[in-house]
Amino acid sequence: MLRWITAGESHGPALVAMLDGMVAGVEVTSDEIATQLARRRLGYGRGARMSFEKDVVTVVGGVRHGRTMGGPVAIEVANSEWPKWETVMASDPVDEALLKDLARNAPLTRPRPGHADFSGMLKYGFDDARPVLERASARETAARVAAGTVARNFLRQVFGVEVVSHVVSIGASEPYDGPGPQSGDLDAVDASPVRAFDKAAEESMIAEIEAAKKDGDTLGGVVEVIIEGLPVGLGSFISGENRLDSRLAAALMGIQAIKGVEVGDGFETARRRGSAAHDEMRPGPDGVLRSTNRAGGLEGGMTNGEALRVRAAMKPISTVPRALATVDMATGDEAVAIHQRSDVCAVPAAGVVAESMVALVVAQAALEKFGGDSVAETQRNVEGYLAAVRERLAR
Ligand SMILES: Cc1cc2nc3c(=O)[nH]c(=O)nc-3n(C[C@H](O)[C@H](O)[C@H](O)COP(=O)(O)O)c2cc1C
Ligand SMILES: C=C(O[C@@H]1CC(C(=O)O)=C[C@@H](OP(=O)(O)O)[C@H]1O)C(=O)O
Repeated sequence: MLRWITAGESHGPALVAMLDGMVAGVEVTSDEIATQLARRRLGYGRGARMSFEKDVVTVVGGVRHGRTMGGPVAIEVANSEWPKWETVMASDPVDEALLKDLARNAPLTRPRPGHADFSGMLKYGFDDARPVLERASARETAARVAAGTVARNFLRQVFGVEVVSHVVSIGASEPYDGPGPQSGDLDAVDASPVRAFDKAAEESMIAEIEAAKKDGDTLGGVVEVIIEGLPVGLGSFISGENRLDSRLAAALMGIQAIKGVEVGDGFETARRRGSAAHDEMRPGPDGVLRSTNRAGGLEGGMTNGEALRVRAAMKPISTVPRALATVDMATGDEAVAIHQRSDVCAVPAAGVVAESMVALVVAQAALEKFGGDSVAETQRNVEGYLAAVRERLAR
C-alpha cells in the first residue's frame, strides 16, 4: 500500500517526506520537486516569510538517475533560515542562559483563536506554544508537495493524466462557476497571482485581499482540484474506508485550515431534485456518454470515467493582524493573541497542496487496483483492464 509520512518543524533545519510503496520507474528529479515547491510559495496575499525563506531539496533515497527504484522515497526540504533558529530549535539541549537572552525564544503564551496553540498547549502540557505551532504550521505542506510530486508523475506516466487546480473564490468574491481548467491549463492558472482561471474572478479575489489587508484582517476561500482521464473503477463501494470520496475528503481535510470538502457539485447537489442532480447516461460510439458531471467523476466511491472534481474550503488565516482577544496562559488575564507576521491569504498555495494530496490518494487507489512493481508492469495491468472494459462496453 502506498503510504506517506512527514517529519519536521516550521523553523527546524528541514522537513522530511517519506513515500513508501511506490513502484520502480517513476521519473522524478529534484528540479521537478523544487518547481512544485516554488508553486506552493506563490500567491497574492502571502506574508514576508515566503520571499526570504528558501526550500532546498535533496532526494535522500529511493531514486537513482531520475527514476524511482521501488524502495521508500525520502526527500529532504531544508530551510535556508535555519541559521537564525539553530539555538531556539536545536534538537540537543542548549544552555539555559543562552536561551534566556534570545528574543526569538520568548515563551508564546497568548494562544491564537483558530490556531492549534490553545488545545496543543493543554494536550501536550506545554507552557509555551512554540512546540505546538512549530509542527501545526503549514510549512509542513512543503513535505507533502515533495511526496506529491512523485505521485503526480506516476499518474502522468501510467494514465497520461495531469492533476490541476484553481482557486474558485477568496473571501466573499463571487465563486467562479465557469468551466474549470483542463490538463494543459496549469501554466495559465499559475500565471494568475491568485491562481484564478478567469480574469474577472481574479480581479474580485485581489480586491478582496487588498481590502482585508487594509483592515488588518485575513481571508480564506475555496479551491478545486481536477483530474481528467482517470479510468473507471478506482476506489470501491465495498466499505466506507475504501470509498475514494471518503479518502479524498480525509486527505483534503488533513491540510491545515481546510474546513469543508465537496465532491462534484457537493452542497449544491443537496439543494437539487434527483432529476436535476445526477448525470444521465446515453449510448455513445465508444461506450457510455454523459452530458453533465455533477457527481465530480465519483459514484459509489469509485471513479466513473468522468473528470474527478473535488473542492476544499479554507478558513481565514488565524494569525489576524488586528489581534483577536485571548487569554494569557501564563497569567490567566485577558490579552490579545500572538501576532508578528502572517499570510493575509494562502488559498492559492492551498490549491497546490490540495493537488498533491489528491495525487497521493489517487495514486494509492491506482496501485491498489493495478498493483505491480514497476511502472511498466502497472501499465500492462491497466491496459489489460481497459481492454476488458472496452470489450464489455462494445457488447
Ligand atoms: C498554505 C497555508 C499557509 C498558512 N499560513 C498561515 C499563516 O501564515 N498564519 C496562520 O496563522 N495560519 C496559517 N495557515 C493555517 C494554519 O496552519 C492552521 O489554521 C492551523 O494549523 C490550525 O489548524 P486548523 O485551521 O486546521 O484548525 C496556513 C495554512 C495553509 C494551508
Ligand atoms: C512557512 C510557511 O507557512 C507558514 C505557515 C504558518 C502557519 O501557522 O500555518 C504561519 C506562517 O509562518 P510564520 O508564523 O512563521 O510567519 C506561514 O509563513 C510555508 O507555507 O512554507
